[in-house]
Amino acid sequence: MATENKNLSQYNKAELPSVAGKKFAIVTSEWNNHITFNLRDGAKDTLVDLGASIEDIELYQVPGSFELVYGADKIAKAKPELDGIIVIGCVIRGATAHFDYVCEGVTQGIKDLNIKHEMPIIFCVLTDENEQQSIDRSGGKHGNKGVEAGVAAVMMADFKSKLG
Ligand SMILES: Nc1c(NC[C@H](O)[C@H](O)[C@H](O)CO)[nH]c(=O)[nH]c1=O
Ligand SMILES: CC(=O)[C@@H](O)COP(=O)(O)O
Repeated sequence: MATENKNLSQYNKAELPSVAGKKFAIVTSEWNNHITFNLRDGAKDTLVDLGASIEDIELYQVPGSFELVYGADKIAKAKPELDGIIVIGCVIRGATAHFDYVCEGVTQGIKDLNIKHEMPIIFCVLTDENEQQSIDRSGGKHGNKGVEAGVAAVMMADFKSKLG
């Protein structure tokens, strides 16, 4: 279902597992940080709302979305006890093909890390045609994809705990 047809910030707390005692990291790109910091806060607040302690949520920053792959890989290696990592970025199309290569690189890179590591790595990277689309999806009229990422992290941490 397209985002325009669904608000991304609505979840039913009673239908989701608690993540009390579970540990997460959020790594956020500083490019477009007027967008990415809203996404980060949405994800963090959702994890806390669903039972995580703020002390169990580690925050990291990298320059751009392309560096999310390196950052998440380093965190996963250094912190194998984590129950999940959320990567947050906002890529907005410019005048050249660079958008396509950044989006492809970070998408494939994060996919590869999910195969490489034991913990789920949640993809919260906006790939938008213009800034308004990003604004609409980071606390605007279409909700906050950071909240969606927080819910996904909770569900995947529960999935992981059931399989060991
Ligand atoms: N144009 C955007 C970028 N570009 C920077 C790259 O992500 C990367 O930091 C650079 O190529 C150096 O390796 N990054 C974003 O996150 N969003 C953009 O719109
Ligand atoms: C996604 C990008 O790297 C892009 O914003 C850069 O802009 P441009 O393609 O005009 O150089």
